[in-house]
Amino acid sequence: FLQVASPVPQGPNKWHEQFPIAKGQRQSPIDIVTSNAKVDKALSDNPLKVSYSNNCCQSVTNTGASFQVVVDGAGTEISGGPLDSTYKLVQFHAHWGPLGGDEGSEHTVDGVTYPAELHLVHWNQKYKDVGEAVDKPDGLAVIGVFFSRGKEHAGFKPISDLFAKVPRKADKVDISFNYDPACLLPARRDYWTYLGSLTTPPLFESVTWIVMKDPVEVSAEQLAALRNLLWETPSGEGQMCNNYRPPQPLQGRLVRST
Ligand SMILES: COc1ccc(N2C[C@H](O)c3cc(S(N)(=O)=O)sc3S2(=O)=O)cc1
Ligand SMILES: [Zn+2]
Repeated sequence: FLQVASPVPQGPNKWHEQFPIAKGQRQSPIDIVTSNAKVDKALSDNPLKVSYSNNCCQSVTNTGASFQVVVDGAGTEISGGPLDSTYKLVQFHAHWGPLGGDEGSEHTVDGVTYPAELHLVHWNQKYKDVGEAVDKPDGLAVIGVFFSRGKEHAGFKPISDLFAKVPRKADKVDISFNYDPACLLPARRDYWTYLGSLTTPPLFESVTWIVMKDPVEVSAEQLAALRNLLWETPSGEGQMCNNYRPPQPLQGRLVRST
């Protein structure tokens, strides 16, 4: 029988054909115009509380669109800040650009891009599981952390060293060591927050975004390690890169700031 190769995923500018919400009212990412962000004292009065445990990470998988560190929910909770309830970490992944380039982040700050952006995905505990939460307006909270190119990030190294072990889609390796994802957060916990969506299909408008203001430095080698992950390109298997969605219309949304 004719072997039908799995279709190469279509780029962001085609997603609206299958996911009309791509042209919705609260899509992500966005360009954060810092002069339009409104400082909200309530955010600092009730500080964002991040309490992760250091044995929550189970495995790293190549999803065919990014790496994904799967986390079991034990003791990995965030609350406070813009959140009205407790959310639990379910996975973290990233988006990045071409080798050596400065584009790659999904959110931009006054038009400035970073070489990569980490997403820590959490689901609202008022729902019974992430599947129920994933398409609800208050279902998810994602913490975005910008990666800048600089010195090696010791905390990211145990993870970036695993990418070479999961080159192909669905490859998976267990994480046998204790790992606390909080080490990936910048020291200064200031952030911007706004209501948005998943940045990949199905693009559900279910995300309270918390984008940390300060980037964390990772080395050029750690950024290059992201390209040990492979994916399908129109000309066959290639290095995974440019897996980021560009900024979407703000549609009048307010971005708040600590
Ligand atoms: C069946 O519907 C589903 C809905 C969502 C998902 N997920 C995978 C998505 O790729 C995705 C993208 C996220 S991002 N870039 O942080 O905005 S978060 C997230 S997910 O883990 O929720 C899976 C199935
Ligand atoms: Zn993401």
